[in-house]
Amino acid sequence: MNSHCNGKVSDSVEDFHLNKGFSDLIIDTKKSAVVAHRKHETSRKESEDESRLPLLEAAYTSILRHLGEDTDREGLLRTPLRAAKAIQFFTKGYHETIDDILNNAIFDEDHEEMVIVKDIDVFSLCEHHLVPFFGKVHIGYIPNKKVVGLSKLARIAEIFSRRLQVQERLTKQIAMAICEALQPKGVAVVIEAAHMCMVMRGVQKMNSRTVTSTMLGIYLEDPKTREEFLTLTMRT
Ligand SMILES: Nc1nc2c(ncn2[C@@H]2O[C@H](COP(=O)(O)OP(=O)(O)OP(=O)(O)O)[C@@H](O)[C@H]2O)c(=O)[nH]1
Repeated sequence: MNSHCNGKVSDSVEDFHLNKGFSDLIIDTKKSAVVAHRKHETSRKESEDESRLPLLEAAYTSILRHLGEDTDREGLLRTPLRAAKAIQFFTKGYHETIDDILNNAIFDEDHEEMVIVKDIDVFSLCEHHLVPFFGKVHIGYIPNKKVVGLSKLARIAEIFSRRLQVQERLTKQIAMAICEALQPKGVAVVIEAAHMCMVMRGVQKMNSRTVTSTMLGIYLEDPKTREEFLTLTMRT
Protein backbone atom coordinates (compact mmCIF):
# COMPACT_ATOMS: atom_id res chain seq x y z
CA MET A 1 0.00 0.00 0.00
CA ASN A 2 1.45 3.37 -0.98
CA SER A 3 -0.45 5.36 1.58
CA HIS A 4 0.54 8.68 2.97
CA CYS A 5 -1.30 11.56 4.56
CA ASN A 6 -3.44 13.00 1.80
CA GLY A 7 -5.82 15.07 3.86
CA LYS A 8 -8.58 12.50 3.88
CA VAL A 9 -9.86 12.40 7.40
CA SER A 10 -11.87 9.89 9.33
CA ASP A 11 -13.36 10.83 12.65
CA SER A 12 -15.30 8.75 15.05
CA VAL A 13 -17.02 10.26 18.06
CA GLU A 14 -18.91 8.29 20.59
CA ASP A 15 -19.72 8.10 24.21
CA PHE A 16 -17.40 5.52 25.65
CA HIS A 17 -19.03 2.12 26.02
CA LEU A 18 -16.85 -0.84 26.82
CA ASN A 19 -18.47 -3.12 24.27
CA LYS A 20 -18.45 -0.73 21.33
CA GLY A 21 -15.73 -0.36 18.73
CA PHE A 22 -14.67 2.67 16.75
CA SER A 23 -15.74 1.45 13.38
CA ASP A 24 -19.42 2.21 13.31
CA LEU A 25 -19.25 5.97 13.43
CA ILE A 26 -16.77 6.84 10.74
CA ILE A 27 -17.33 9.97 8.72
CA ASP A 28 -15.17 11.07 5.81
CA THR A 29 -14.46 14.73 5.42
CA LYS A 30 -12.11 16.70 3.17
CA LYS A 31 -8.97 18.51 4.14
CA SER A 32 -10.62 21.73 3.03
CA ALA A 33 -12.93 21.44 6.02
CA VAL A 34 -9.90 21.35 8.30
CA VAL A 35 -8.33 24.31 6.55
CA ALA A 36 -11.62 26.18 6.89
CA HIS A 37 -11.42 25.65 10.66
CA ARG A 38 -8.07 27.36 10.68
CA LYS A 39 -9.38 30.54 9.07
CA HIS A 40 -11.26 31.20 12.27
CA GLU A 41 -8.29 30.51 14.49
CA THR A 42 -6.96 33.32 16.53
CA SER A 43 -3.59 33.98 18.07
CA ARG A 44 -2.35 36.06 20.97
CA LYS A 45 1.09 37.43 21.60
CA GLU A 46 2.52 36.37 24.95
CA SER A 47 4.09 39.82 25.30
CA GLU A 48 0.62 41.41 25.24
CA ASP A 49 -0.80 39.33 28.08
CA GLU A 50 0.40 41.63 30.84
CA SER A 51 -1.15 44.72 29.29
CA ARG A 52 -4.46 42.87 28.88
CA LEU A 53 -4.59 41.92 32.57
CA PRO A 54 -6.29 45.07 33.96
CA LEU A 55 -9.31 44.74 31.65
CA LEU A 56 -9.61 41.02 32.32
CA GLU A 57 -9.34 41.71 36.04
CA ALA A 58 -12.11 44.33 35.80
CA ALA A 59 -14.26 41.83 33.91
CA TYR A 60 -13.85 39.24 36.68
CA THR A 61 -14.66 41.88 39.31
CA SER A 62 -17.86 42.55 37.41
CA ILE A 63 -18.69 38.85 37.19
CA LEU A 64 -18.22 38.45 40.94
CA ARG A 65 -20.43 41.46 41.66
CA HIS A 66 -23.14 40.11 39.37
CA LEU A 67 -22.96 36.86 41.31
CA GLY A 68 -23.88 38.90 44.37
CA GLU A 69 -20.43 38.79 45.95
CA ASP A 70 -18.78 41.52 47.95
CA THR A 71 -15.53 42.00 46.03
CA ASP A 72 -14.05 43.95 48.94
CA ARG A 73 -14.13 41.01 51.32
CA GLU A 74 -10.70 39.70 52.18
CA GLY A 75 -10.90 36.35 50.41
CA LEU A 76 -11.84 37.94 47.10
CA LEU A 77 -9.50 40.93 47.07
CA ARG A 78 -7.00 39.40 44.67
CA THR A 79 -9.36 36.89 43.06
CA PRO A 80 -10.10 38.89 39.88
CA LEU A 81 -6.39 39.23 39.15
CA ARG A 82 -5.72 35.56 39.92
CA ALA A 83 -8.64 34.51 37.73
CA ALA A 84 -7.42 36.75 34.90
CA LYS A 85 -3.96 35.16 35.05
CA ALA A 86 -5.50 31.70 35.23
CA ILE A 87 -7.64 32.15 32.11
CA GLN A 88 -4.60 33.46 30.25
CA PHE A 89 -2.72 30.33 31.28
CA PHE A 90 -5.60 28.05 30.28
CA THR A 91 -5.52 29.60 26.81
CA LYS A 92 -1.77 29.94 26.39
CA GLY A 93 -1.91 27.70 23.35
CA TYR A 94 -2.72 30.81 21.33
CA HIS A 95 0.83 32.05 21.97
CA GLU A 96 2.54 29.36 19.94
CA THR A 97 2.45 27.88 16.48
CA ILE A 98 3.56 24.44 15.37
CA ASP A 99 6.53 26.00 13.56
CA ASP A 100 7.71 27.57 16.82
CA ILE A 101 8.09 24.19 18.48
CA LEU A 102 9.12 21.93 15.60
CA ASN A 103 12.11 24.02 14.72
CA ASN A 104 15.09 21.63 14.33
CA ALA A 105 13.22 18.69 15.84
CA ILE A 106 12.52 16.75 12.64
CA PHE A 107 15.20 14.22 11.79
CA ASP A 108 15.91 12.01 8.80
CA GLU A 109 15.66 8.42 10.03
CA ASP A 110 15.28 5.21 8.08
CA HIS A 111 12.36 4.03 10.22
CA GLU A 112 9.01 3.08 8.79
CA GLU A 113 7.39 1.33 11.76
CA MET A 114 4.65 2.69 13.95
CA VAL A 115 5.60 5.24 16.60
CA ILE A 116 3.12 5.77 19.43
CA VAL A 117 3.13 8.22 22.31
CA LYS A 118 0.15 7.47 24.49
CA ASP A 119 -1.49 8.75 27.66
CA ILE A 120 -0.55 12.37 27.09
CA ASP A 121 -2.53 14.34 29.66
CA VAL A 122 -4.40 17.33 28.29
CA PHE A 123 -6.53 20.02 29.89
CA SER A 124 -8.70 22.18 27.72
CA LEU A 125 -11.66 24.55 27.97
CA CYS A 126 -14.95 23.74 26.31
CA GLU A 127 -15.77 26.71 24.13
CA HIS A 128 -19.48 26.41 24.85
CA HIS A 129 -19.40 26.84 28.63
CA LEU A 130 -15.78 27.81 29.35
CA VAL A 131 -15.43 24.90 31.76
CA PRO A 132 -12.69 22.29 31.58
CA PHE A 133 -12.56 19.08 29.73
CA PHE A 134 -9.58 16.87 30.30
CA GLY A 135 -8.25 13.46 29.50
CA LYS A 136 -5.63 11.60 27.53
CA VAL A 137 -4.37 11.87 24.00
CA HIS A 138 -2.86 8.91 22.15
CA ILE A 139 -0.82 9.74 19.05
CA GLY A 140 0.56 7.33 16.49
CA TYR A 141 2.28 7.86 13.18
CA ILE A 142 4.13 5.82 10.61
CA PRO A 143 7.18 7.73 9.42
CA ASN A 144 8.10 8.27 5.84
CA LYS A 145 11.89 8.67 6.37
CA LYS A 146 11.33 11.52 8.81
CA VAL A 147 10.75 11.35 12.56
CA VAL A 148 10.04 14.03 15.10
CA GLY A 149 11.35 14.45 18.65
CA LEU A 150 8.90 12.51 20.85
CA SER A 151 8.29 15.39 23.24
CA LYS A 152 7.15 17.49 20.29
CA LEU A 153 4.10 15.27 19.88
CA ALA A 154 3.08 16.12 23.43
CA ARG A 155 3.86 19.79 22.75
CA ILE A 156 1.59 19.78 19.73
CA ALA A 157 -1.19 18.36 21.91
CA GLU A 158 -0.47 21.10 24.45
CA ILE A 159 -0.62 23.94 21.91
CA PHE A 160 -4.04 22.95 20.64
CA SER A 161 -5.53 21.90 23.95
CA ARG A 162 -4.67 25.15 25.72
CA ARG A 163 -7.26 26.97 23.67
CA LEU A 164 -11.03 27.24 23.62
CA GLN A 165 -11.97 23.96 22.00
CA VAL A 166 -14.36 21.24 21.07
CA GLN A 167 -12.88 17.79 21.34
CA GLU A 168 -13.45 16.88 17.70
CA ARG A 169 -11.52 19.91 16.45
CA LEU A 170 -8.72 19.35 18.94
CA THR A 171 -8.31 15.77 17.72
CA LYS A 172 -8.24 16.80 14.09
CA GLN A 173 -5.87 19.73 14.60
CA ILE A 174 -3.29 17.53 16.32
CA ALA A 175 -3.47 14.95 13.52
CA MET A 176 -3.31 17.50 10.72
CA ALA A 177 -0.37 19.33 12.29
CA ILE A 178 1.67 16.11 12.45
CA CYS A 179 0.62 15.21 8.94
CA GLU A 180 1.66 18.57 7.53
CA ALA A 181 4.97 18.69 9.39
CA LEU A 182 6.19 15.14 8.68
CA GLN A 183 4.31 13.96 5.62
CA PRO A 184 4.22 10.51 7.23
CA LYS A 185 2.50 7.42 5.86
CA GLY A 186 -0.27 7.91 8.36
CA VAL A 187 -1.33 9.61 11.57
CA ALA A 188 -3.77 8.41 14.21
CA VAL A 189 -4.99 10.47 17.14
CA VAL A 190 -7.45 9.33 19.80
CA ILE A 191 -8.64 11.46 22.70
CA GLU A 192 -10.60 10.20 25.70
CA ALA A 193 -11.91 13.02 27.83
CA ALA A 194 -14.32 13.93 30.59
CA HIS A 195 -16.28 17.13 30.03
CA MET A 196 -17.06 19.07 33.18
CA CYS A 197 -19.98 20.71 31.36
CA MET A 198 -21.61 17.27 31.38
CA VAL A 199 -20.45 16.36 34.89
CA MET A 200 -20.84 19.45 37.10
CA ARG A 201 -23.83 21.00 35.33
CA GLY A 202 -26.32 20.31 32.57
CA VAL A 203 -27.02 16.61 32.23
CA GLN A 204 -24.73 15.79 35.22
CA LYS A 205 -23.41 12.42 34.11
CA MET A 206 -20.48 11.80 36.40
CA ASN A 207 -18.84 8.93 34.56
CA SER A 208 -19.40 9.73 30.91
CA ARG A 209 -16.34 9.87 28.71
CA THR A 210 -16.11 11.10 25.15
CA VAL A 211 -13.81 9.38 22.69
CA THR A 212 -12.82 11.04 19.42
CA SER A 213 -10.44 9.84 16.76
CA THR A 214 -8.87 11.11 13.57
CA MET A 215 -7.25 8.64 11.20
CA LEU A 216 -5.15 9.80 8.25
CA GLY A 217 -3.33 7.98 5.47
CA ILE A 218 -2.60 4.31 6.09
CA TYR A 219 -4.57 4.32 9.34
CA LEU A 220 -7.63 5.25 7.34
CA GLU A 221 -6.99 2.85 4.49
CA ASP A 222 -5.71 -0.24 6.28
CA PRO A 223 -7.93 -1.73 9.02
CA LYS A 224 -5.05 -3.85 10.37
CA THR A 225 -2.83 -0.82 10.95
CA ARG A 226 -5.70 0.99 12.60
CA GLU A 227 -6.44 -2.02 14.76
CA GLU A 228 -2.81 -2.34 15.84
CA PHE A 229 -2.84 1.28 16.95
CA LEU A 230 -6.12 0.91 18.81
CA THR A 231 -5.00 -2.32 20.49
CA LEU A 232 -1.75 -0.76 21.66
CA THR A 233 -3.34 2.44 22.90
CA MET A 234 -6.68 1.43 24.34
CA ARG A 235 -5.31 -1.36 26.55
CA THR A 236 -6.06 -0.52 30.18
N1 LIG B 1 -19.55 17.95 20.09
C1 LIG B 1 -19.12 18.54 21.20
N2 LIG B 1 -20.02 19.10 22.03
C2 LIG B 1 -19.55 19.67 23.15
C3 LIG B 1 -18.20 19.73 23.48
N3 LIG B 1 -18.09 20.38 24.67
C4 LIG B 1 -19.34 20.70 25.04
N4 LIG B 1 -20.24 20.27 24.13
C5 LIG B 1 -21.71 20.36 24.07
O1 LIG B 1 -22.15 21.62 23.64
C6 LIG B 1 -23.56 21.58 23.75
C7 LIG B 1 -24.12 22.95 23.93
O2 LIG B 1 -25.50 22.78 23.85
P1 LIG B 1 -26.59 23.91 24.19
O3 LIG B 1 -27.94 23.29 24.16
O4 LIG B 1 -26.33 25.12 23.32
O5 LIG B 1 -26.14 24.35 25.65
P2 LIG B 1 -26.72 23.86 27.04
O6 LIG B 1 -28.13 24.28 27.22
O7 LIG B 1 -25.75 24.37 28.06
O8 LIG B 1 -26.65 22.28 26.91
P3 LIG B 1 -26.61 21.17 28.07
O9 LIG B 1 -25.16 20.90 28.33
O10 LIG B 1 -27.30 19.97 27.47
O11 LIG B 1 -27.30 21.71 29.29
C8 LIG B 1 -23.84 20.59 24.87
O12 LIG B 1 -24.53 19.50 24.32
C9 LIG B 1 -22.45 20.16 25.34
O13 LIG B 1 -22.40 18.82 25.80
C10 LIG B 1 -17.28 19.13 22.58
O14 LIG B 1 -16.06 19.14 22.77
N5 LIG B 1 -17.79 18.55 21.46
